[in-house]
Amino acid sequence: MAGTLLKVEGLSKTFGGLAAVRDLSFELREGEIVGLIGPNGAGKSTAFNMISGSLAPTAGKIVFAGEDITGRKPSHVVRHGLARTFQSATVYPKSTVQENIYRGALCHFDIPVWAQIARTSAYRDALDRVRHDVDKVLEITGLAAYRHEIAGELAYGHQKRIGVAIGLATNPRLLLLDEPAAGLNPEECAEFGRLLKTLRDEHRISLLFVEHHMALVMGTCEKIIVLVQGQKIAQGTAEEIRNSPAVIEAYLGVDEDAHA
Ligand SMILES: Nc1ncnc2c1ncn2[C@@H]1O[C@H](COP(=O)(O)OP(=O)(O)OP(=O)(O)O)[C@@H](O)[C@H]1O
Repeated sequence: MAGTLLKVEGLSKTFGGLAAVRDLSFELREGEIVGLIGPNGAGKSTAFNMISGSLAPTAGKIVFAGEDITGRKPSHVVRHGLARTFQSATVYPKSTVQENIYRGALCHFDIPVWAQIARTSAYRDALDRVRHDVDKVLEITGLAAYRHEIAGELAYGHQKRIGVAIGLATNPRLLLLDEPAAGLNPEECAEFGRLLKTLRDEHRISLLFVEHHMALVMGTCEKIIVLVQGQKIAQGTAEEIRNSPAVIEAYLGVDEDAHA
C-alpha cells in the first residue's frame, strides 16, 4: 500500500475570535485524489492556504513527504514537490499559453528580480526545472496545439487548464487545486475530471482539491473530507459521504442542488 504523502494534524486557524478551521486532521496517501468540500464559509480555503504555505496556522502540524512544512512559505514547499493552482483562469491574459506556463511557474519559486538579473544558482535551478517540463506539461493538459495562442483569447475551459499547467510545470508530487471546476460548463467539467485522473494514473501526481461541484468531486475522489464551520464532520468514499446522515443534514441537503 502507498505511503502517506501529506499528514495534517490538529490544524487550526483563528481570525480574531473566529475559528475558521478547528483541529483538522487527515492523511493523503501517495497517488490519492482527495476532495475537500463544505458549504460557504466552512474553512476550505483557509485549510488549503495553510497547507500550501500562504497562511500560517494558529496551531497544528503539516508534514509533507516526511518533512514538517508547517508555516513554511509556498516557495519552500514548492521546491519539495507541493504546488497549488489558483482559482483565476490565467495569470497573464495577454501573453501566450507557453509564456504563461514559464512565467507562472517561475513565480511559484518567488525569486527576487535582482536574483533573476544576476542569474543566481537558485534562479537557474528554477528555470531548468520549469523548462525541462514545459513540453510535457503542454501535452498532458491538451494545450500543445495552443502554445503560441494568446491565453486570454482561448475558451474558458482551456484557460483553466493553463492554471493546472503552471502548477504541473513546477514538477509536483502533490498538486492542490482551488475550485478547478468553477465557471466550467458540464462538458468542460467532465473533461477536467478526466484530466485529473490522467494526472494521477499516468503521471503519478497526487491531488487535493477544494470544490463545490459535487459531480466532479464524487466522480473523481477516492477520499472526501467534509468541513462544516471549520470542523471535519465526515471523511470517506463518495458512497460513504453520500450516505452520511451528518453530511446530509449539514451540507448536501442544502447545497447539492445549487451546484450539481
Ligand atoms: N483573512 C481573514 N480574516 C478574517 N476572517 C476570515 C479570513 N479568511 C477567512 N475568514 C473567515 O473564516 C471562515 C472560513 O472562510 P473560508 O474562506 O476558509 O471558507 P470556505 O469554505 O473556503 O468558503 P467558500 O466556499 O465561500 O470559499 C469564514 O467565516 C470567513 O469569513
